[in-house]
Amino acid sequence: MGKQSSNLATQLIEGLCSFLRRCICAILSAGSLPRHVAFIMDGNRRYAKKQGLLEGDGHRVGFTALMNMLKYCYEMNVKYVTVYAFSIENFKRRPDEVQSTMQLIQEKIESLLEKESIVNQYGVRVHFIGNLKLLSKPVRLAAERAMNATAHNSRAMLAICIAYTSTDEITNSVEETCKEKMNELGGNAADSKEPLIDVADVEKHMYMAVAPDPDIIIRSSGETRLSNFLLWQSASSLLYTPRALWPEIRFYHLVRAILDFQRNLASLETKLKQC
Ligand SMILES: CC(C)=CCC/C(C)=C/CC/C(C)=C/COP(=O)(O)OP(=O)(O)O
Repeated sequence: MGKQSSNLATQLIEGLCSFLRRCICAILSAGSLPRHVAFIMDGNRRYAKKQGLLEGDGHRVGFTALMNMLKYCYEMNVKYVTVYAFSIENFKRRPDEVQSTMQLIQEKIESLLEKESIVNQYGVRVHFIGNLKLLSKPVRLAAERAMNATAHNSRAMLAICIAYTSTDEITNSVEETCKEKMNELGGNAADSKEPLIDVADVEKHMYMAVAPDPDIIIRSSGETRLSNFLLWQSASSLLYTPRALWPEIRFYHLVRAILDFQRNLASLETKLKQC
């Protein structure tokens, strides 16, 4: 009886929260909504330390926070979400830490394919973005399975940056562009008077060519650096850096970021009119 009434109370609270979120969404929809929001999920280990948890448990709570945030974004019709899950620099951490984070990531990739996951609820196509050759075989295979299984989804997109840094993405793209041009022009490349490469050529080979540039980048834990994340794509992105550690991130942080984005857009439009 006690358990039944507590389940009912939980359902009522969840229903009320979902209703309030829909009301806030309707209000925010009066202005422009972002198409693409990207997240730097910083502060998981600090959260574990603060709460007296094991280091890896910070990342577990962080994954739950990510699932909630994806739900809020897709409810708001934000079509593209990108997350920085593991940078190439992160491979320099203690080997046992890298291994346990990778194990968790593999487990969570597999959970994304379960019937009741956010990915299936919202028809999300998943892309893994980065130098996937650097991943261990089980993680790479899990990532490939997830990309194949969701390839037909088109309502929303989730880009998971893993074994990623922007400088690696740009270098790889320039290399691919050069190879393409050499194939096209052969021995005549050196004699050409025209520029051989333009911005569109390089952009086409970026791992992130699957999505438009992010409108907003949210970095948790109050850090105001981009840490080699989407450097090419962030020229016009709004950066929002709440003090909350990633596992503490909530719906109101997203609302605040969208309000800042709308204010910023309004002042940009005024400036353009004055030009
Ligand atoms: C499938 C999928 C998307 C899984 C994601 C799981 C997850 C939450 C990974 C975060 C990994 C990471 C290195 C976060 C940065 O916090 P930190 O470890 O650097 O913590 P700190 O900033 O406190 O040092």
